[in-house]
Amino acid sequence: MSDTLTQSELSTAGADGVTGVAIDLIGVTKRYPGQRRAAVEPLDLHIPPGEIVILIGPSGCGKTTTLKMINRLIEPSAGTIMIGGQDATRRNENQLRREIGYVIQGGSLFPHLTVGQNIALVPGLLSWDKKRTAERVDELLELVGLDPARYRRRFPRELSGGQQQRVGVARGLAADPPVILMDEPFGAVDPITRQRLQDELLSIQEELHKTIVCVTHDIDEAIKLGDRILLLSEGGHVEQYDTPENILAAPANDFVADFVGAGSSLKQLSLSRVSDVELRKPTTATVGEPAAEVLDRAQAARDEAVIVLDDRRRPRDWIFLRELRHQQTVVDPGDDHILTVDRRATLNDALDTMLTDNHAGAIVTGRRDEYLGVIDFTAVTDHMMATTSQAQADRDQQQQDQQQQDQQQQDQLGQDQLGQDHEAPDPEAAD
Ligand SMILES: Nc1ncnc2c1ncn2[C@@H]1O[C@H](COP(=O)(O)OP(=O)(O)OP(=O)(O)O)[C@@H](O)[C@H]1O
Repeated sequence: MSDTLTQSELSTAGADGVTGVAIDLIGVTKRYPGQRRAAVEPLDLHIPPGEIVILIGPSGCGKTTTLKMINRLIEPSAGTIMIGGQDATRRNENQLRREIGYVIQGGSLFPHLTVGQNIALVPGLLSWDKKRTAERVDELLELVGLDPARYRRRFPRELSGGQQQRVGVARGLAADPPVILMDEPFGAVDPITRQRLQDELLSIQEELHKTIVCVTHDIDEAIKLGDRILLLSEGGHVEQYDTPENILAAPANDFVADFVGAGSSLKQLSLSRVSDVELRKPTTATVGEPAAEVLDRAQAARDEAVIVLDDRRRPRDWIFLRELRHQQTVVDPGDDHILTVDRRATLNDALDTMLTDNHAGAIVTGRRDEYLGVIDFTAVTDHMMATTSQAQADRDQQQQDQQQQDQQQQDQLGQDQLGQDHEAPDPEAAD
């Protein structure tokens, strides 16, 4: 078997667009020197290709140890780790790490290298030529929402925390690895930036379908990002490994229920996306339009405010009519104060934004920040009520099906019993 994953394993998407590969942990254990108890007791885990699996659990339960054993930053004490069908524990570890993206909190960029040089690190180690590397750097900067011309020559200190984190993600993706490991990737940024970075990761994943293993402390982040969540307790003990839906609806034990915590119906808000909800379409205006015409349109529609878009239909302002009356033409406020939510954001994120906005709603954007509409409280409550009654109807149906099945089994048992009685030899006759 060759020591590197083949080019097709590395970069060619399967028929379903999946570029990730499966990861299997088989009896993987870690005992640090001098520790009485293993940090990770024998752990068996199957991570399907193209999924995001989130590792979560209380402090010290072995999340980071488990993550770092996958790229062998920490050597397992026992067990096997299969990545894309190859035994990672037998691979050359430097080679292995070049094929696994690694993203950690704050991006951990090299301060003396430019953004472009930071992203180009692994392609450099893989001896990519200059042209290919430069193209890849620009492509990745675009992908993580940073204008290459503006950012590729900057140094990390010239970027905000969120921008540094974006570059960290770009660096993790640089050599198109099938597997990406993330350790608290969005832990060091403010809540709004964090939400944006999560949305960007989901949008990148929609395109690339990598296998992503991510450690977090934040249950809402786990519910939002995870296809599956691995909830660990001390010693890397698996309490539940399941979809976010099942973890919320059917916690395996009291530990899981306590960890998920109260308010699990509120957490259900993290399972629904803005795109699941019908958006309101208030009056819009384009920068430069005569204000009087816009006022007429808004009044006819009984709107109290209008959304101002630029020539690429990106939202610039959400202005009340009383303010618009002082303008001749619709103006661009010229700053980036406007809060928006991406259509992939969760309803939880949208509520957060709505509560900080004085329009009792949030502007929703799609690809390339293009305006899509407005989400408001009524839409969120309607959606939640519909989801709850659908879930209740599903549960009732399941119960009915189960009862029917039980009844059929009972009938069958009865018939079998009758049949046996009928065929049983007559002890008298034998005499
Ligand atoms: N290098 C080390 N030497 C000895 N013990 C260690 C070492 N690294 C971690 N441990 C111990 O192993 C256990 C698991 O640590 P690990 O960092 O994997 O947990 P974690 O779940 O990621 O914690 P946190 O959420 O606090 O980051 C802890 O008891 C920790 O003290």
